[in-house]
This record gives sequence, C-alpha cells and structure tokens, in this order.
Amino acid sequence: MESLFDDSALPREPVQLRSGAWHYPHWLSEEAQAWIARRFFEWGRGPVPPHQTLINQNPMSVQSLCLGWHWNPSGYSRTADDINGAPVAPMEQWLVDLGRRAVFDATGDAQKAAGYTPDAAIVNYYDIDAVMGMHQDADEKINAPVVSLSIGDSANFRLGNNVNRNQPWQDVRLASGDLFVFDGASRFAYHAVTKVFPGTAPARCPLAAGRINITLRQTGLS
Ligand SMILES: O=C(O)CCC(=O)C(=O)O
Ligand SMILES: [Fe+2]
Repeated sequence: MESLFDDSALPREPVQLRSGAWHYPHWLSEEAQAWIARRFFEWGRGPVPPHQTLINQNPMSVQSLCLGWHWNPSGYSRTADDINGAPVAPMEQWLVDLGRRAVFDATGDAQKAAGYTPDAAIVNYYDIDAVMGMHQDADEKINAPVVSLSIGDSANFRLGNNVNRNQPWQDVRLASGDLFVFDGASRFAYHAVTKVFPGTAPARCPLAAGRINITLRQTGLS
C-alpha cells in the first residue's frame, strides 16, 4: 500500500547547494527508474562489457559502461581500446531529451536546456562496497552541464570545492530517482561518492542491490 509518508510524498523541487550545483530529489518517477534499470541490464550485454577502469594501474571499484564516447583516464575515444577494442554503443536520444529536461528543471534556463546536447553517458554500477574518490569531470572540451541520475540504493555524495580534493565539502544523500546537475561555477567542482547504503532502494526497483549512476556529458568532441 502507498504510504502517505513514504519518500515519494515529499515535495519535488530543486535545491541549489551553491551556485551551479543543483540537487533535485525524486526527479525520476519510480516507473522511469525501473525502466532505466532494465535498460541498464540491456547495455550490460555489450558491445563493451561493464568494466573496472584502471586509474594508475588500480581498478576503480565501480563497474562502468559508456554510451556515445568511451571514457578512460586518457580521455574519450570511439572504441574501447583499453577493454576489447569494440566501438562504443551509441548515445540514445531519450537520454539527450532527459538531459535537456533535467537542465531546464534544475536551472530554469530554457535556452541553456535547448542547447544542451550530451553526446556521452557514463553509466556506473556501485555494489554496496564501491566508492568513487574525489575527482573533477574535466575531460570534456566545453563546460556544458553534467547531469547525474541515480537509481537503486542511496549513496553519500560529496561535493567538494573547485580547487583541490580537500575540504571544504558538503555531503548530500543521493537517493533513487534523484537528479544532480553540475553547471556554471560548480561545473568543475571536485566530487566523490563515499558510501552506498545497502537496502535503501525503493521496494519496486528492479535493481536487487547496489546503485546505478548515469552522468550525461557534452564532450565538445567530434
Ligand atoms: O555516482 C555519482 O553520483 C557520481 C559519479 C561520477 O562522479 C562520475 O561518473 O564521474
Ligand atoms: Fe564525476
């Protein structure tokens, strides 16, 4: 039975954490979350399998797959030369449309939203022990927004400063269906995921355990 007081009853509106950093809780409906989770299982079949990207020879704890452009620490490419050499799966139009809606809903800037054309998606799967260290998303050649969507278990997301991996930072709990947008003064903010909270996904989420995060990026590459 739907409870009047479950998370879905909370008000849906964007919260600006600071200039350019937007958190919009429960932005995706449960139906949309489930649909995306099922799409995630289909993406997992390839052409490039989910993989642990090596950073300085150390595997990241998340499993990643990409659409549009393949990412690794040396940058973006059209083929996954560090994995199996296969061409990356194409970017999907519904993700572009969703990205535009996300930018509009977060920022209220219709012109910015209309011009937003993400051409890469990085899809990360976090098992309950996975984390992501402090980093900037800085391999894109232009500073279009990064749109982040979370599905499954909640996580502690750490929004750092623009200068280095140290404090000041702010911790935000990202739950299933939450949208986060990095734009403007926060586009190149350092950020991290320090913990996944097991068993916190909505009951109807098809992801049995762990967390999916999708970031949409406009690379500026051609
Ligand atoms: O999982 C998240 O919320 C952030 C993911 C991230 O920072 C990235 O993929 O670059
Ligand atoms: Fe990132």
